[in-house]
Amino acid sequence: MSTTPVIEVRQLNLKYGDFHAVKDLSFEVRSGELYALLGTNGAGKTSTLETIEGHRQATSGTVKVFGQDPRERKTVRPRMGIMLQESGFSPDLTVRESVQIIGTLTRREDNADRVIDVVGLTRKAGTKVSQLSGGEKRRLDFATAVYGTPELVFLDEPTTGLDIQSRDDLWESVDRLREQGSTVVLTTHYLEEAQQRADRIGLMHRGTFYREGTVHELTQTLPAVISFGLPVLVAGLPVQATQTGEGKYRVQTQQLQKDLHLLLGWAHDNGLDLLELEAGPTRLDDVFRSIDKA
Ligand SMILES: Nc1ncnc2c1ncn2[C@@H]1O[C@H](COP(=O)(O)OP(=O)(O)OP(=O)(O)O)[C@@H](O)[C@H]1O
Repeated sequence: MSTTPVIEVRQLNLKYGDFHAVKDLSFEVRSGELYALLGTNGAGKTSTLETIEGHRQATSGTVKVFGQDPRERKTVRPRMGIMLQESGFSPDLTVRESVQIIGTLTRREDNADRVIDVVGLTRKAGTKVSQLSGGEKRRLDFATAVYGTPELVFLDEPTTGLDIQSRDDLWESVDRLREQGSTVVLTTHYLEEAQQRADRIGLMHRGTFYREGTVHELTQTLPAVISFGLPVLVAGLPVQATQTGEGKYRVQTQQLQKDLHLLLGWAHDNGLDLLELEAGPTRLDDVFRSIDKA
């Protein structure tokens, strides 16, 4: 694995007139990583990605992709596969014609039918784009990332509008790209997908990072939660809990296993059923929710 980062962003600033959309943002994406750029609405993710993709000029700071300026389109562009939220394929073209155009535009080598097979559109290869369902269009968008197995793949909300089976298929294809060495940059509002798949996460808020790190690094700062209900009013809970409703309790803890063990032992000793018991570590959702309180 190369030690030169695939993406290097240093002190990036982006301004729209007087509005400062991205402020002194610095991060890097290493070869082979799946890096998720997440954030609140208007945080600056799209602006940042557009700069990395070579579509937007930085107001100040530097952005390098494969050690080069991403606006060097001839050398950098063929090495990147970009799955946008809307690829804008012509509605009159068939799936196969659209995929062939990806090859022409990106100047990457591949076989259109192979790509159509990977994205699960073989039965629709001769169908016009205008006649595809929303999910099928999304699969066609994904072809832009798959074609020619690019070294760097951008996936912008890749699973929006896909049913669960299609999501699993897409992630399986992403896994295959990664096995072949592709580096992946992901944006998504499905936080559980980022939680499961990202090696590292940059969580943006108001133009800068609120947090950056592995899922573990992001979530370990917040307590885990145990919630349960009790059928009768009982005194002497073995752990500190807050009441969230009639007979409902919530425990916030930095020692999930220990407190859960105490609680289960106590319930057993007292012959009590803990209703709707849920226990789990902090999730990325909780880190997001903590942003507004920061
Ligand atoms: N062309 C533009 N002119 C003026 N302001 C803009 C322009 N494009 C984006 N902005 C502003 O810059 C900020 C960052 O926008 P950006 O689209 O990068 O955010 P985002 O993180 O992708 O948001 P979302 O999750 O809502 O899509 C927003 O406040 C947005 O209103």
